[in-house]
Parts: sequence; C-alpha cells; structure tokens
Amino acid sequence: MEGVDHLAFERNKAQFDVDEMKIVWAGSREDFELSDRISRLVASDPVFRKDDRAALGRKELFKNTLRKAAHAWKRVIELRLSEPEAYKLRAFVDQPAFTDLHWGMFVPAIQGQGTDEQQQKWLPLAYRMQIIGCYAQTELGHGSNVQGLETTATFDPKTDEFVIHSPTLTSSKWWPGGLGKVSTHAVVYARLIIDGQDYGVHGFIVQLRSLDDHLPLPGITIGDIGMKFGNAAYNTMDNGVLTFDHVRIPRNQMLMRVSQVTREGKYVHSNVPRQLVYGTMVNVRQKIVADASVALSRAVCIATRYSAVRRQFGSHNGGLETQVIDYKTQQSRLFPLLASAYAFRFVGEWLLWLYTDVTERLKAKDFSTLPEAHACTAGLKSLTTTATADGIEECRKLCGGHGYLCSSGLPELFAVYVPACTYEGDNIVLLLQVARHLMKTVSQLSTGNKPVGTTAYMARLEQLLQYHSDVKKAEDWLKPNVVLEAFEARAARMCVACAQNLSKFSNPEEAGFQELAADLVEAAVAHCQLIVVSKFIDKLQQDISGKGVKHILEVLCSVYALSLLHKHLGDFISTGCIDPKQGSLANEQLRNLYSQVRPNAVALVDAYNYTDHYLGSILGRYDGNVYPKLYEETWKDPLNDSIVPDGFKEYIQPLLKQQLRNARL
Ligand SMILES: Cc1cc2nc3c(=O)[nH]c(=O)nc-3n(C[C@H](O)[C@H](O)[C@H](O)COP(=O)(O)OP(=O)(O)OC[C@H]3O[C@@H](n4cnc5c(N)ncnc54)[C@H](O)[C@@H]3O)c2cc1C
Repeated sequence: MEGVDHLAFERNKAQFDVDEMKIVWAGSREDFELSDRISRLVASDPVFRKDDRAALGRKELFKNTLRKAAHAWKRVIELRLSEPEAYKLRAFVDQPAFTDLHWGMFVPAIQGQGTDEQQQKWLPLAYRMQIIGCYAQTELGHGSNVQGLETTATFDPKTDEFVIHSPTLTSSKWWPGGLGKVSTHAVVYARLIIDGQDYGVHGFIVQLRSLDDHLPLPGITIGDIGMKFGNAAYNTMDNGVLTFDHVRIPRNQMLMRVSQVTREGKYVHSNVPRQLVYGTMVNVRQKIVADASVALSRAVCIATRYSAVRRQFGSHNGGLETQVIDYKTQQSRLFPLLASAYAFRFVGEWLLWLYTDVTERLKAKDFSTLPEAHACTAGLKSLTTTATADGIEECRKLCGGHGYLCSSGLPELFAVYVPACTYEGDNIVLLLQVARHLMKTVSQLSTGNKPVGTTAYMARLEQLLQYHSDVKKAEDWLKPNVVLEAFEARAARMCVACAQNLSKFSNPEEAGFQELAADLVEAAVAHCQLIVVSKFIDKLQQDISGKGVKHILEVLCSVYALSLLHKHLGDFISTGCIDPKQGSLANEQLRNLYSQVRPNAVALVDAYNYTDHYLGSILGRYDGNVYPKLYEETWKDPLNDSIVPDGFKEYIQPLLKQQLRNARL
C-alpha cells in the first residue's frame, strides 16, 4: 500500500470509522490481526507472486502450484503456524491446489466418517502430509445422483478384503481435485456388495500411488481430465480421472463409523446415527458461504475503487469528467453487490454458530434440528454462490473494457469462482432439496409439528396469510420489522401456493414435484433470501462499536433487502404482500440509500483489508494509480518481448508483398 494515494479524497469522505469496520468484517479483533499478519506474510514472499499467472502454460502453471504448495507447507512448519493460521496462509496464496481437497474434503471425510481407530491411523499421516488425499465421489456418468454411482466395492470373505472395481466407462471417477497428478490416497465412494447384495454407496480409503516412486498401484489407471474454463484460473488444479481394475484393499479401509462390515461379512449399523455425516456437510457448506462473501467482496472492491478512478463525460470547459461511480445506474448495479458481500459475511458468521450448535446437539443425541439445518445450509450455499458468480461478472461489466483484461483480476476471479455453483451440490438440485423440506414443513403444520430454526416463522402462517404491508411513506421501508414481515409473508405464501398446487396431483411427491419444480425453486429462493435478510437484521441487534459503523451497516442492510424487493417485485405484489404503490416507495427509498452509500463506498471496501497482492488487480489497487500501472504492465506481455512478432516472415510479409494480377480482387 505504498505510493501516492489517488483515492485519498474518497477516503476523506467516509462517515464511519474504517478501522472499526475492519474488525466487524473480520469477525473479531483476533481474527482481524491473524488475517492481517498472514496476508502480509504471503504478499511479501516472492514465491507467492501471482501477477505472471495469466501468461503461463498449463504445465508451468501446474508446476508453479506444486512449488507454492510446498513452500506454503515449509513456512507452516518453520513458523510453527497453528491450524487457523495455516488455513489463512493457503487462502491468501490464492491458487486452487490439491491441498484444498486434502484439507477441505479428505481430512474432514475421515474425521466425520472414520471410526476412532481409523482416525488414529490415517489422520496423523494426513496432518503431516505424509499421505495426500482427495475426495473421489463423482463419476463420468453420475454426479448429482450419488445413489446412481456404479463403482463397486465387493467384499471377499476369503481374504478379508474389498475389491474395488469400475465395471463401465461411465463409472470412471471424474472431476476429483488433486486426483489427476498428486494424490497418493482417496476416499472413494462405491457401492458396497456383500454376497451379491447391494448395500448402497459407502466411502473407502484407497491408496492410489506408490509412496516411493509415485507410480499408480497395480489395477489403477489415473490421469488429469484436461483444461477447464479460463486459462490460469482453475487449471492450477489437477482434476482427475480414475478407474479400478479389481483393486484389493483391507476390510478396515471402509469408513465404518456409521455402518460396518464384520469379518464374517455381516453388514451392521453401529449405534452412531447416520445423521452424523450431516454435521460435516454443514461445516463444508458454511465454508463455501464464507468463501462467497470473500469472492464477491474482492470483485466489489475492484469495481468500487475503479469506479471512483474512472471518469466519463460531463466535463465542462475542460474540467474533470464525472467519476462513473456518481452515475445512478452504476450505483444501482454496484451498491446492492457491496451490500450483498456484507450480508453474506454475516450469514456465514451465523452458519459458523449453527455448526457449533448442531455439533453440540449431536453430542447430546438431539437430532431434532438436523433436517432444518441441512436444508438451510444447502439453500444458503446455492443462494450465495449463484449471487456471487453473477456478481463477479456484473463487476467486470462495471469496469467497462478494462475489466476484460486479465490484469483487472476479474476474469480469473470469475473463472475460478463459477464452479462453486456446481461442486458440493448443483445449485438447482440443492434448491429442490430445500423445497422438499419446505413442503414437508407446511404439510406438517396441520399435525401440530412445530417448525424450527429458519422455518420457525411458518408457525405464524395464519397471520402471514392475512398480512398486507402498512407502508405509507418511503421511510417506512427503513424499519427492520416492516421489511422482515414482507419477506416472511412472501416466502410463506409462495410455499403455501406450491403446496396447494402439489395437492392437486394424484402423486404430489413425484409427478407433482417434477411438474412444479420451477415454482418450487422460486419458493426456496424466497425462503433463503428471507434467511439472509433476517440474519443481517439480527447482526445489527448486537453491540457494534466505532463512529458511524452501525449506521452505515443499517444502510447496507436496507440496500440489500430493498434491492431484492425491487428485483422480485412481481413476487411481492402477486402474492398480495404489498401493492404497486408500496413497491414504488421501496424504490424511492432505495435511491435515497444509494446516496448515503456513495461517500462511504471506497471506505466500505477498504474495510475488507485486502492487500494488493491478494486482490491481484491493477484496477482495484489501493492507491488508485491505475493508468500508469496498466500502461507499465502491458509491456510485460510475452507478445511484446519482440517488436516484430514471430510469424511475421512466414505469414504477414507474404501477404503484404503479394503480386495479384487482378487488382480488384
Ligand atoms: C471445478 C470442479 C471441481 C470438482 N471437484 C470434485 C471433487 O473434488 N470430488 C468429486 O467427487 N467431485 C467433484 N466435482 C464434481 C461435482 O461435485 C459435480 O459436478 C456436481 O455434483 C454436479 O453434478 P453433475 O456434474 O453430475 O451435474 P448434473 O447433475 O449432470 O447437472 C446437469 C444439469 O442437470 C440439472 N439437474 C440434475 N439433476 C436434476 C434434478 N433432479 N432436477 C432438476 N434438474 C436437475 C442440474 O441443475 C444441471 O443444470 C467437481 C466439479 C467441478 C466443476
């Protein structure tokens, strides 16, 4: 953050204490200090340089990833970093790598599904990275439908082993990150077959490569699935293909916390409930939601700073042109995204609490809140990743032509981020799961079943079906209760309408659900938006210190809620929750709120406390010194290594020198 501050005049406009907002964004003072220290450590280390990524070929890119991952591990050991510090270090290195899957999926799968003995055997090796693992679930022909997986694990009682086999082409494992070139082990999901009987899909720890020469073990065929969307982006990762030809593993390598296969080949359920695995899922999805707020805030930070630097039109008598951030259209596209980044941050914080709550309840054998927690994390994963992927692309457009340059950081951020809409559950498939849960909740209301957690508002269904907003003037939309009730009534009514339509089918569970799937997804979205709005409002009930901090967060909360209301006005009006006049008043209030955000915009993105290294964007530089740096950077492109390009003699010169007989051709 050196040099002249070209954005100083923007920073001087801020009406709140930015340092205090940094603490709110980080979650606590300790979290802020940890992030700040580790991000600077990474930024100052030349091995973690990333500005050269766009010009690297696949092989160099991949080798560079290996180099960075090895160096990161070395730093973790040398500096004796704690687990949270090591996690932050990997995050700030900001390059998708096999380590993401090792720490993010392989280790949690063993922690969640392994017995105590299995954990004692495998986890120390994984923690020391003496084995490197990945998560091999998806197959060439099967992804969302996990129950349709074809890989088999057949128990052989003679040798006390499982035989892992890929019976068809479509059963080839396909996609697992870290599998293609690095992992030595995998948690492989396969159908358990005992004595000809199929017991469904289970997880198995399988060694894939020799720990000495890294060659695949006998019976294993393995490779990388090839280039993915975006050049540098996710191509640092070795997503892989894997087939098994009757590969044998000891019986004790089936993950047996929930169900076991005995020496005699008997399939038994342990007394540990199946729902335990949900706990891991809540944890993984909580991280995805937290990551969504990070990715969106990076894009918003770039677009906001650049919008304050960029000027177009409006110059009179040779004076300065207008900053594009002052255009109302720019504000109406950018500020809802700025507000969303904060909203997702707070809902992510709440999910962390939910995970702790779920874990405590599981220990006490209380499973009552699990289905709701499971549905709500699925929905929030879907909602936040979809909005973030769309939001990054919007930020690219907000930066005009320069946003399309790799040096803006936005194309790579987009390409790296978009698969989040697909992995860990396709976003539409997840919303359909949420919808099923909502339909069940509605149908059980008549039987006296009390809805819990984020569906608790359904208990007031009668009242919500009677509701009509009493907004009379634009400022009424600033009252949290007014907003909350409108969102609750809209979600409840959309759910009830779906439930009523489903009941017209002779087979509502199947045929009805298929036919009404699009409406059900919309009802699920309405429910998930309500959760985010309500958690933002809850956050504002807490003590928040620092001059003006709480007030500007209240402004952002209203921007988030009212911009959604404006976007989905059709839902709110057609369900009779508000009338068109009240819709117009919400829009009027929104315009007013944008004017309040405007002087604080740059300070609000400064509060993310991102280093220029992490942001990786010339347009989003802290000092706003965009044009000289863009000009300087452009000469570093490999095409500019020579003044006359390679190929001139073969392909350009002959064209220029051609002697055509027919001059008119
Ligand atoms: C970058 C990346 C990394 C990945 N990493 C891993 C990994 O480490 N390990 C691993 O095992 N897998 C991994 N995957 C795979 C990922 O988990 C799957 O791609 C994901 O679960 C989606 O499944 P699918 O590809 O089968 O999509 P499909 O289910 O085939 O989806 C195709 C379309 O069908 C729609 N659709 C599917 N079912 C329904 C339904 N019931 N109703 C309505 N619409 C439906 C979807 O909405 C989508 O539009 C990764 C994928 C990507 C892109």
